[in-house]
Amino acid sequence: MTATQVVDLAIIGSGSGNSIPDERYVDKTIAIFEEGVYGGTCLNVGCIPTKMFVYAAEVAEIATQGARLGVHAKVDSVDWPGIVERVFGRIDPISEGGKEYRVDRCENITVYSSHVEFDGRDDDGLYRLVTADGATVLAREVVLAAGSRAVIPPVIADSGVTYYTNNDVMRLPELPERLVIVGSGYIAAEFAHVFGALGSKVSIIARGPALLRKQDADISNRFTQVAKEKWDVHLDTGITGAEDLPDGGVRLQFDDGTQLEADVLLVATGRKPNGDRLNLSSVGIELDEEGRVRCDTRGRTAARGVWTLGDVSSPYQLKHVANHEERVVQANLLKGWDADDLVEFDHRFVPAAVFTHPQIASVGMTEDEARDAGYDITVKVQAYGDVAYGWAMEDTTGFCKVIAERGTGKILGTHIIGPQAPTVIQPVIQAMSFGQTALEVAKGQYWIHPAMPEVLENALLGLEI
Ligand SMILES: Cc1cc2nc3c(=O)[nH]c(=O)nc-3n(C[C@H](O)[C@H](O)[C@H](O)COP(=O)(O)OP(=O)(O)OC[C@H]3O[C@@H](n4cnc5c(N)ncnc54)[C@H](O)[C@@H]3O)c2cc1C
Ligand SMILES: NC(=O)c1ccc[n+]([C@@H]2O[C@H](COP(=O)([O-])OP(=O)(O)OC[C@H]3O[C@@H](n4cnc5c(N)ncnc54)[C@H](O)[C@@H]3O)[C@@H](O)[C@H]2O)c1
Repeated sequence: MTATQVVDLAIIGSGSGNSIPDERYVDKTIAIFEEGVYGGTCLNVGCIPTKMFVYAAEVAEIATQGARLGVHAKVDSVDWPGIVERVFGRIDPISEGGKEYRVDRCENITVYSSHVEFDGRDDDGLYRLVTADGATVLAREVVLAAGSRAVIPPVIADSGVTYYTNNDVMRLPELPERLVIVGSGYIAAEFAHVFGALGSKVSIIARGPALLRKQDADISNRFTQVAKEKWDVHLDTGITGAEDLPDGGVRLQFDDGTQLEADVLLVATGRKPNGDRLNLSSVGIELDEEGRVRCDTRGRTAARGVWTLGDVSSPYQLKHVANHEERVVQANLLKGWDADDLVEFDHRFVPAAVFTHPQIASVGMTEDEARDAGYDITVKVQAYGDVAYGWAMEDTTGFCKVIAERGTGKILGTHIIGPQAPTVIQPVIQAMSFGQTALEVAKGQYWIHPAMPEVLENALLGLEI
């Protein structure tokens, strides 16, 4: 397509951005730009496929733990290609269907399957967007929903070694015997669980003294302890070199002089917002120190008519946050740039979960953050093993930690490691969002006995407010 199209709205990125045009937008002409697979990270290479693998891993993990309950079971074999086929046999058609719907059934929408960048504004003030395959689109308003991409440390990128990221590791043709993961955050923890439980020997290379270091220190320490019992964990380890081996596989060299060989190398060292690939300076938009597009609480950038949402600008690289920001921008676009009732992003109590084993969930401040913020705090750590469902599971590692303000009972943070943590934590997210105190939540409702959330109930009751 070479002719210049003029549109009311251009959306860069088909992840959360694709949800903007609903029935209220049928009268607007819209261009959606997507350089990769339609539907973005969460659907294709993020939350959804990873959790489908995690569930299979969970089944395998639980089978191997049955003995302590008197159920002797083992995993006979893992059909990795079958799992890959099941996951992507489900996901790929959703992506294709989503694109087909926009291309074939939305008359007001044109999809450009190409990289796009800004090229300033024309004489009428319209934003000029130029695609890598030569199309030009002039847009009255633009939404940046361009997401983020994996960061590859130079020592690996420059070495020429063969490596994988979340983009391709889930499509490996076979389960690697030995997997080495560089990084010790969310993605490392989730894939260590997936590959470890399904049968790979997993090594994790962490540059710091613990895994998941952004978590509350007690959670990070407990997870590191559990991880060391089942995976080959290298802490405080820097990588000084990396190379492919002649007969397949890779070798990493470390700063203590040791080295490690593996069949597959997975890099999981953080994600960088894609705002640096949009030529934003041509329209006067700046990135902050972290590389995110700067915006106000309504999703407006410095360029009038250019809005932003999700990983490209958000302080949270999480799908539920990207979805929330999408709904805010979607509403604000309809109200108009200068409307005095624009909706604001709500980043007050953003929860997150790590779907590893044991599962981890958190909301609010860590204990250290609460202390640093000057709160007079009370903290209760309640072990899963001390409530009825935890007894049933013979759980020995899980706990729920609640941090509240002494005197008021205001809940400042909650951090859980253990079975179903992302589900168990939900009442606290609700309580914090609606301003309920620890005792109101604990005592103002029934807690089903003997269900898992009793671990949270007991943690709340145990606070010395
Ligand atoms: C392995 C993994 C697991 C995850 N698991 C979870 C989870 O369990 N829970 C959770 O909450 N979050 C999870 N996340 C994070 C979540 O996926 C992201 O926060 C979310 O998908 C971001 O959505 P977005 O719409 O901002 O960007 P994206 O979905 O990334 O969409 C951006 C799109 O823009 C396109 N694009 C970028 N630049 C251009 C350009 N110049 N021209 C054209 N197209 C462009 C990209 O190709 C991409 O498709 C996970 C992430 C990863 C990597
Ligand atoms: N369940 C979920 O919600 C989920 C799952 C996966 C990813 N995500 C999102 O995606 C983001 C990216 O995930 P991630 O695990 O890549 O990032 P992360 O920020 O969670 O962890 C990055 C890790 O890489 C390490 N690291 C950074 N630079 C390094 C270097 N040069 N050498 C060695 N180690 C280095 C860090 O110390 C850290 O351990 C997450 O922050 C999260 O927001 C969410």
